[in-house]
Amino acid sequence: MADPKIAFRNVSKVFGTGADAFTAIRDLTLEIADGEIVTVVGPSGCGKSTAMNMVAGLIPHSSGEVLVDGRPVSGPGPDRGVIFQQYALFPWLTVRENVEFGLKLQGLGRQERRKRAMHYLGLVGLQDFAESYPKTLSGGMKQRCAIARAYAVNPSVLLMDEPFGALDALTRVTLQNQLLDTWSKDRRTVMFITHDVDEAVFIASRVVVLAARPGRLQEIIEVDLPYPRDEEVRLSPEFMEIRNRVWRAVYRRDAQAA
Ligand SMILES: Nc1ncnc2c1ncn2[C@@H]1O[C@H](COP(=O)(O)OP(=O)(O)OP(=O)(O)O)[C@@H](O)[C@H]1O
Repeated sequence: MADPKIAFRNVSKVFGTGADAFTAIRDLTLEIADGEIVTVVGPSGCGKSTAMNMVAGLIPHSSGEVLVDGRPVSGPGPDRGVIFQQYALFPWLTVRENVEFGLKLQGLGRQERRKRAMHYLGLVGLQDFAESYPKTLSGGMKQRCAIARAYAVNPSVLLMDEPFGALDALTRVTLQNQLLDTWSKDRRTVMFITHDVDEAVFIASRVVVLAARPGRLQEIIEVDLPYPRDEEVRLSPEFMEIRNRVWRAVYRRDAQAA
């Protein structure tokens, strides 16, 4: 792969020291291309969040290299937008003000902030709720607000840690479609963690399967289904075949270890 956007080179992560040392990730090597959507699946505790947090610059790695655009990650930065399962909106700010928050930090003027915030709220279908407070929104709407906020600062990488995990199945599917729709327009690089194998296959060009104890690369499964993908894709035999491969890679190994 020429000049990957994100690269893990022989990365290990050990939490604690001495007798308490715990290897969460061992020798992970993985490249994600510019403009690619990659999903990461694996049993609980295999190090999915740890891997993503290292790219986000939220936790340091212990050895190896974590690179974004060929440069070592040394901390968080506006080039990487992070979206977690819990929406983490500021309750005292309106939807629009939440989206404007990061833009204010970037030093954008009032009018430009408002324009940009409304654009991204429109993209996620929340323009009519711009002046509402988070507590009046449903879970799906809050998550759409969090997505708009991450998009608004225009990061070239989106890091999503089970972003739709707390939502009902229908809202989940709607947001998956919305994510692909937006991605088809701007082709941002996306690293997306999920426990849901169908979700992993539906949105990704490659599914990265991690194994646990210690966390390590198990398999990378190509999703050879053309974009744009619609609901019909989920019912196709090709989708089922790939889904079953991912499922086996994740759960057969886990069953063997039990
Ligand atoms: N700050 C920490 N200190 C010690 N151990 C940690 C810390 N953070 C994570 N771990 C351990 O590292 C391992 C990987 O955790 P991580 O949260 O990355 O897994 P995960 O695959 O995202 O799990 P899940 O699917 O349950 O969210 C786990 O065994 C966890 O207990």
